[in-house]
Amino acid sequence: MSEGLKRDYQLCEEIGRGRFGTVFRCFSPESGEFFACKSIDKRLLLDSIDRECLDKEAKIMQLVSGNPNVIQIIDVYEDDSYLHMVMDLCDSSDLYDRVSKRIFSETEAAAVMSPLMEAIEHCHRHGVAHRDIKPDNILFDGRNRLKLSDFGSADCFSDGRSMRGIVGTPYYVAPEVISGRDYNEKVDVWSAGVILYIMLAGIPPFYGESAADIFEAVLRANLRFPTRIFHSVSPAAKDLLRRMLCKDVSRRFSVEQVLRHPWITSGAEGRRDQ
Ligand SMILES: Nc1ncnc2c1ncn2[C@@H]1O[C@H](COP(=O)(O)OP(=O)(O)OP(=O)(O)O)[C@@H](O)[C@H]1O
Repeated sequence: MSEGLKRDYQLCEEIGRGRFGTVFRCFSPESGEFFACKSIDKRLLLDSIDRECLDKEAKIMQLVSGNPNVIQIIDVYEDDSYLHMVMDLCDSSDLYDRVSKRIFSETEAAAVMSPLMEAIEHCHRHGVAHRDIKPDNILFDGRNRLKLSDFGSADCFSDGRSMRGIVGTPYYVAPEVISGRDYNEKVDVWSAGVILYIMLAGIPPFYGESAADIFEAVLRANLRFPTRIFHSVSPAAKDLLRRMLCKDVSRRFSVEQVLRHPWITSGAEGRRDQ
């Protein structure tokens, strides 16, 4: 364990594992607060690309810090074997667990979408596209406050620079990413639209048995609202979904337009809340 980390924090139990690292709960005697410490074993980094990705993740997290709905990086420590990133502790169930259990009312879905879109707007304002918006990366802290996390696939797009490269997760990835064209930050709006659909319907909008089938369905982008599921969903929610899951990027809403949509500004008040 790095000397600096040992000096500043007490490491507690393991709370998760990823490809390169282990996440521990840790305690800061100075602030009296608990945090999460992601410790990356540098021996597991296979090549310089892995190393660059990791450096980029830490830099981008620092760039987008300062928003209550984006996970904050508090400290970074590095020694020969490990990179440790101390960040906000999110010890409530994540959105993946929550959407796996049940369908959300519109008010509940809006209570997730507002802070999520605020977090994405903050990133876009700082020239950062997350590029892997999905329920597993939407965490909640002990006070149930949403925190957008995992900037491992994020990239910078400022100065009008577009992005390339296939990143993301099949159900959530935008069609222009799959088709291999240059793309912009609106890929995050698409992915957030997929999340909104799943929260309201309990199923993804573009479905397939294999990754290849899912990609084909996403490329077709044939958005449907089956009556059996959507009969009680408001026209405003469907309108927002159409504008977020729009294949034509120039017509797809920006994050600012999503935040101004009546379904978001009204908090989906009075809709399917039985
Ligand atoms: N800030 C946090 N607070 C609480 N738990 C966390 C936090 N960050 C991550 N975790 C937990 O640790 C697990 C591993 O996280 P990590 O970011 O290392 O990997 P991952 O994103 O799940 O996967 P990979 O990076 O390998 O694609 C997560 O699944 C989550 O359960």
